[in-house]
Amino acid sequence: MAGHVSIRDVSRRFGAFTALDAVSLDIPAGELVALLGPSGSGKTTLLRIIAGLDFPDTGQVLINGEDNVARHPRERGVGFVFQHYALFRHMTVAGNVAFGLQVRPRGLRPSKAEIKARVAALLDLVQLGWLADRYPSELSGGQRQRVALARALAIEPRLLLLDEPFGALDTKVRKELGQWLRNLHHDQAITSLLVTHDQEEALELADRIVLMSQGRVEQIGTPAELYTKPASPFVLEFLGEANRIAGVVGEGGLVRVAGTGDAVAQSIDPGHALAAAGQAVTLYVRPHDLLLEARADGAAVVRSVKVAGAFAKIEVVLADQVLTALTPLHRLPSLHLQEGSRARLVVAQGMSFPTQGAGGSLQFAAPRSFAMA
Ligand SMILES: Nc1ncnc2c1ncn2[C@@H]1O[C@H](COP(=O)(O)OP(=O)(O)OP(=O)(O)O)[C@@H](O)[C@H]1O
Repeated sequence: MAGHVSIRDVSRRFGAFTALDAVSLDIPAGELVALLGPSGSGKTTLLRIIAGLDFPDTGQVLINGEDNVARHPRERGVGFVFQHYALFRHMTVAGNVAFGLQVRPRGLRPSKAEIKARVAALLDLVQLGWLADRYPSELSGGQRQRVALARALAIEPRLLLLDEPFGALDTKVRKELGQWLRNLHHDQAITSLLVTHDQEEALELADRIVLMSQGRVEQIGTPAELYTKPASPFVLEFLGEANRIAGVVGEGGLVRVAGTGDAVAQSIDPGHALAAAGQAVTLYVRPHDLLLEARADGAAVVRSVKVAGAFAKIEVVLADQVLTALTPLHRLPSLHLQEGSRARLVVAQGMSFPTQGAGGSLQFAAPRSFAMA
């Protein structure tokens, strides 16, 4: 049975440093949830507390409604896969997978035949049956992590905790294993919590993302919710690149680029001006929402054009601000842009986070172009 996890007001201090600050969150049974955040934001500390490898100063860890803080890790029904949680080197692949079952107290331990059958089934699941008799040193990094996963699943955990399980692997293998974990999770009645600092991995794999910063939860939501309705500039900038364009609100709620007076955007919702006229605002615009047109009288100057895979990255300077635009590579020739070209910018969409008035983010009408100076 998959576990429903509820973290209530969990705090953890190391000396004077607060690693977790009254964290509360719910992980519905059967979901794959990514704990995402920059280095040092408290992800591993939270995972260790859920696992029972560390203890909160205050707060509760409920699994299926029962407080687990006083429980031994082995009694929690939790499986772990850590980046550096090495396999037992002196045991074969099959021996490693069988380990969690063999160390069970006699009354709870399956028979030898049952253990053998379960190990074979798990190795089939991770598609490594043909390597059962090898030792860890004879496996690739990706194969080792799949063995670690089979080992974690052997005890039939209700909760699977994964701490950067693919962090040490190259990008291609990492992506393959990520998709494979996603499918595996789908087929098993299990709740999974995946720690990662890779936003792409979280967006691709998770049902829900918990974004942490400095020991606190910044936002919880589906990948789409976090991407399209970020609660703060921190969330927006963590989930992909964004240009910041300094603007000043003019008459009728129209925002003008600071230093040029060129109109950029206005609020989609006419009832909610971004801020009072004359106030400074920061517009956040994703590189693919910043469109460029070569124009001799354009207010922006192209600083560099770089090809990165299927996209071209174009840096422009506008009123002392360096902005990045991203365009599909096949469109680059038709843009007629090179270093030194003048360009006009069109903002397809962007966001701002007003500090006054109605909270939350406001989307801007699209498209609003920069008028020529
Ligand atoms: N045992 C400890 N003693 C003192 N400080 C600690 C201890 N464990 C963690 N910390 C501190 O708590 C903070 C959170 O650490 P944690 O490992 O949870 O971060 P993280 O989000 O998992 O980071 P990373 O992505 O780098 O693994 C860090 O500043 C870390 O230095």
